[in-house]
Amino acid sequence: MPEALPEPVLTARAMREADRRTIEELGLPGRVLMETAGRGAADVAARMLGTVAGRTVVCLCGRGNNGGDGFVLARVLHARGARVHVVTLADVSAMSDDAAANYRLLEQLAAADASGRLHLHRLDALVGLDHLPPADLYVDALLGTGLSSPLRSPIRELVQWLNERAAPVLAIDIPTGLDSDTGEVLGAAVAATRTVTMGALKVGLLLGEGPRLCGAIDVIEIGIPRHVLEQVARQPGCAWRATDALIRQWLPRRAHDAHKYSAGMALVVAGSREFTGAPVMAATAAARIGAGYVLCACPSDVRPILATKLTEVALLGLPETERGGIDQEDAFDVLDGWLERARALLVGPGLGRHPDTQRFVRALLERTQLPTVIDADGLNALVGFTDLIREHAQGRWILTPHTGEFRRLAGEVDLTRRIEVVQEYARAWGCVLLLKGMPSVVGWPDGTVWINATGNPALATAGTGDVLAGLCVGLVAQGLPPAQAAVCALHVGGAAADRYAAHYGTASMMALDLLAHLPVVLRERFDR
Ligand SMILES: NC(=O)C1=CN([C@@H]2O[C@H](COP(=O)(O)OP(=O)(O)OC[C@H]3O[C@@H](n4cnc5c(N)ncnc54)[C@H](O)[C@@H]3O)[C@@H](O)[C@H]2O)[C@H](O)CC1
Ligand SMILES: [K+]
Repeated sequence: MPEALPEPVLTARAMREADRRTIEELGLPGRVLMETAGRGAADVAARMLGTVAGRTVVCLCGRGNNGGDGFVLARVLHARGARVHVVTLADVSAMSDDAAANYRLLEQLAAADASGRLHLHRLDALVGLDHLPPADLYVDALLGTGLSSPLRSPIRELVQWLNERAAPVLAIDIPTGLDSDTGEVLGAAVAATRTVTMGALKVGLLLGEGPRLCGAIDVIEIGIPRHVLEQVARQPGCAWRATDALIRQWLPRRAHDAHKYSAGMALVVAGSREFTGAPVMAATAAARIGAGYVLCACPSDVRPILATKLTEVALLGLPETERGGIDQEDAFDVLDGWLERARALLVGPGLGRHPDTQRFVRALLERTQLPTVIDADGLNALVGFTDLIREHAQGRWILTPHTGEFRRLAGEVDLTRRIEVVQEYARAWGCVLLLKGMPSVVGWPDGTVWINATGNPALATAGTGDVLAGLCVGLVAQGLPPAQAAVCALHVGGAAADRYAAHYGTASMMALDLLAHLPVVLRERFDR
């Protein structure tokens, strides 16, 4: 089975380091990188145009290497018959060396070419734009990873002009105005139809405003060796993105001689009088993803209610104190035998925040050696007790907070630096930290961070967190290490939401619809 490779997701600093090492250590000239980048971008532009000959392309170019990529693209599309208008803001003397070299090439071409299909415009003021012909495609080669502050004039006005055009826009490397490390808009930003990015995905394309502004993404391989990308990807702020092929490689396969216990037992501790839906969604998800035996332990007086909702999931009543929480000592008399037989534990969905229940949760987490998923009220029981995580997680725990739960646990954190924050806490707590959001991000104890590749706004509905927690525990119960289980659960759950949205849109989905689409997604996309 060929080794499936995850996609590196880099910061601007890491990308520059990759460029530098390729040029200085490998000896691949920057001019060659630019030529390859520009040619790759021209291929994407050609696919967007359908036919190139006779079509009109307007290319807005900055004075840095992003502009240089644009000059190469212009030359290639002109060679393929397009009518090309190149708009530059700066005199060639102010351009970067490689950009200037490519601009001079265009000047020579324009002087020698009698077709009249190549026009170079030096823009001193915006009035010049009105003389441009309407284009079939606009190319944003103004700024890329060199953007370092809110857009200055006249680039800012150019971006606004570009956003008013009717034709599609192709952004080179990153939409101008988008911060390539955070996905924040710095003053103004291009709203691209498509983005062709060089060498590797950039963090800013996947976070913040990136997904809304970059459109579809093409990654162009431009000659930077894979080992260089893998090494720079270890820098703070960088991450990885899983592919379907990698998830197919990680997902457990059911043995031909499996029986319900060998396929893995998941123990789900969940539910309360107030919340009888959460345990159903979590336990059902664990069974749906392939756990052979799912046992749901809930407060005794909730058991009859769950019994009407759950058929394939076994139920276990937990004794309660007269105050209404779970009775810690009596509960262990009931649970201990099952904790020995289970292969994975999920604590939290719908448990409620009764002080007795929270004490029971902390005692349970200190008591068990099982790989454990801690979600919702399981996390709330740990507020003020993060030392317990440091002491007991040891790589065996998956915490699945949403932003609010994470802030209650970790205190005030700057979540515009999601990657670094998840990296820092996963490492400090020694756990797998799955921070839900759009996109969700997974931190491993060794500092590796994953940005989820799937999912859509349909997931913004009650219960999807319970389903996700159930998918996590169901995968761990089948023997998948917690680190990979969290990445797989997100990827597969998001894929189910994508299939739902493709058929029914993003407004109508409810959490259990995810589970209805899961079998088809497992079969169609993940060969399970
Ligand atoms: N990834 C690769 O391997 C390759 C990428 N290439 C392209 O190179 C750019 C990065 O080029 P660089 O020259 O470093 O920066 P930019 O062209 O993005 O911009 C620099 C330019 O912009 C000015 N500037 C900075 N901030 C602002 C601002 N707030 N407002 C206005 N102007 C600003 C600054 O003064 C500079 O002059 C990368 O994105 C790729 O497209 C290589 O070509 C091939 C290898
Ligand atoms: K750009």
